[in-house]
Amino acid sequence: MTPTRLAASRRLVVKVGSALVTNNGTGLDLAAIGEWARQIAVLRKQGKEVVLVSSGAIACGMQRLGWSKRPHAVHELQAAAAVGQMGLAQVYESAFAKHGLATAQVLLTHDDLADRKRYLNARSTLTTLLQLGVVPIINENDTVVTDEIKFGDNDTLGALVANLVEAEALIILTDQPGLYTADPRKDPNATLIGEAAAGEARLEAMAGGAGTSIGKGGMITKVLAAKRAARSGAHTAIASGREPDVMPRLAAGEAIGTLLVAGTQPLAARKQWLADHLQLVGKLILDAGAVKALRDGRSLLPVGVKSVEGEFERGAAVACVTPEGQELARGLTNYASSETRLIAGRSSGDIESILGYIDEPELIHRDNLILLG
Ligand SMILES: Nc1ncnc2c1ncn2[C@@H]1O[C@H](COP(=O)(O)OP(=O)(O)O)[C@@H](O)[C@H]1O
Ligand SMILES: N[C@@H](CCC(=O)OP(=O)(O)O)C(=O)O
Repeated sequence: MTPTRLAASRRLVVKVGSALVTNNGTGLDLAAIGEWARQIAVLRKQGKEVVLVSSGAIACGMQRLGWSKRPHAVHELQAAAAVGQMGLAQVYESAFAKHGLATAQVLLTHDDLADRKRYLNARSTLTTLLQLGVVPIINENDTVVTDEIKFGDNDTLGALVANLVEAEALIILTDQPGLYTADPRKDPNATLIGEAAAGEARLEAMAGGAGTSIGKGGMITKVLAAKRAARSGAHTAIASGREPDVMPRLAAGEAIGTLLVAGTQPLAARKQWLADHLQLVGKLILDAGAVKALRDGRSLLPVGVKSVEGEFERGAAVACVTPEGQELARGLTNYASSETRLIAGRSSGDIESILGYIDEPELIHRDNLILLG
């Protein structure tokens, strides 16, 4: 075991599954939720940033509607989720308020994260919430998803959120102590995996589906989520949500449950992803000051842009070119080409008066920039 791995994490995504949140289907488990809020407050006091991904809306809605059996019809599940999400939000809000923490409800779909512009919007909202000291509480937006765009489970959503906010750790809390060599509900000889590399093929063979009718994903989606989180450099821990002080202990580097280790660092992984996925749709011609700023590892501000070529939307990939015409960097722009033309050469303090609004003070944030050569 490598105790320092999760201990180095400054930003964590914690996912709690339906089986846990709803106390095996008997309504929301207020005591457990209160306990996680307390643990997250401890992490915040240590200067760590936490995003919570919580399931449980459907199960909570079923209880509020007096349904004892989970419906099969998608529209009924969606209705139950809409009712139950109110309950979840209420309970989390009051649990965190006891520790002086504000919460924010964020409902996402797969589509939101596949679309570059909405991806950037979700990313800036979440990072702003974290900077404000708020705890974002995320669930799938069950009201609008259809089969094709459904995450199918919140483990995948947790991994996508870890990618989105470049978390160093994804903590998946469930009703089992971790990943076993086989489903422990079915195989009494199954043993706990302490640590493995995320993405190892043998893990997928060990993991089965959900053990109860309450959860949806089971262990297989957790193993796949770890593989996905590892792509942006996040390690994944799978552990029991009932283990005392599980979050602060994991975040201090203690070996609890299963640790699935990522091979790369978050920022390096994100830049690799950017390098592999960028299709350039425009060009920004920089002045000498901006060239120097980028070479020093800083963000690109509108003031350093002399001219703009091409038509593009917010979130598009553009080339950053020196006054001599040499491609210096590539990155994702925060403003569309029409807006960039208006703010080029101007100070970031003028963006709001020119455009009528401000997204970010940077035209391209350094995290979204890759220097070439
Ligand atoms: N290899 C395995 N190790 C541990 N649990 C497993 C494994 N394979 C399948 N499971 C089942 O996965 C369940 C957890 O998934 P799920 O019910 O979807 O929970 P959650 O709501 O927390 O996502 C466990 O209760 C267990 O029965
Ligand atoms: N988004 C839905 C379902 C998500 C779900 O079941 O996920 P999980 O129990 O974590 O496998 C809800 O809140 O009920």
